[in-house]
Amino acid sequence: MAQLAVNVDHIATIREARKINYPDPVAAAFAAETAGADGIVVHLRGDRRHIQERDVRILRQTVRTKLILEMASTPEMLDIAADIKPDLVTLVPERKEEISTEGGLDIITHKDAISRTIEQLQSFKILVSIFIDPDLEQIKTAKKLNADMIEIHTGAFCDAKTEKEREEEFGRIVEAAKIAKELELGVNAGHGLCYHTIKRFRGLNAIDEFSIGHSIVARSTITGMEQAVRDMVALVREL
Ligand SMILES: CC(=O)[C@@H](O)[C@H](O)COP(=O)(O)O
Ligand SMILES: NCC(=O)COP(=O)(O)O
Repeated sequence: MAQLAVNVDHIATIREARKINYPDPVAAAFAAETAGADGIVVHLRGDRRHIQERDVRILRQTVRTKLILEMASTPEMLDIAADIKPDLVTLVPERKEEISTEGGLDIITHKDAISRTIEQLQSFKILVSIFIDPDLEQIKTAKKLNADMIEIHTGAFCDAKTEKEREEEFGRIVEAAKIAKELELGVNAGHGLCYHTIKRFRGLNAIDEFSIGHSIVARSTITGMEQAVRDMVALVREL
């Protein structure tokens, strides 16, 4: 049965809009777990546009399921991960100018640096996932670099403008998940998924966990966080 990890970044986006102390992503994470979330995701960005180090430190104490830290492969983030020890680190690309994550991490180009980061994280007993495009060479490289799992970037599928394009992108995700499973990698998926696009994954049991944030936080502004997460949990459990 597929699992759901809830990303609470954009609760922090609302807070940082006024640089005050509410809404608190820690409270949102509690509500998400109460509603059945299987994990909590936070992306601690170098520019601290939303999640702050304080959030990650408190979440380490309060999260009852599993704490997933998304981070760029930098010395600063490595030190923070080594100190806080999330259950899982997902290595993601980061550009200061980006509105949100734009693509998967290119681990073929950066394989030496990424390999060192993976080794160091695993030496701290932290599981490592790599956020990559549904690209077979990237997936094979993730296996070669000894990653524990991958997270397939679902952005191109979610942003597709035509049915044809959407089905092509979905086909890439299915193929990528199949290959990753054959390579005995854990297979997660995320970015841009919403209450409509998640339904397309019905019957595809190669994905272990979906990481979803923005669409849940958006719905929570109308229904409340617990209900928004319950609604997404119900859809993910039906897949
Ligand atoms: C890696 C990914 O797709 C998302 O977790 C995203 O990074 C969330 O953070 P932003 O919305 O700040 O990009
Ligand atoms: N890695 C994807 C994630 O954590 C949430 O992405 P989004 O649903 O906020 O686009």
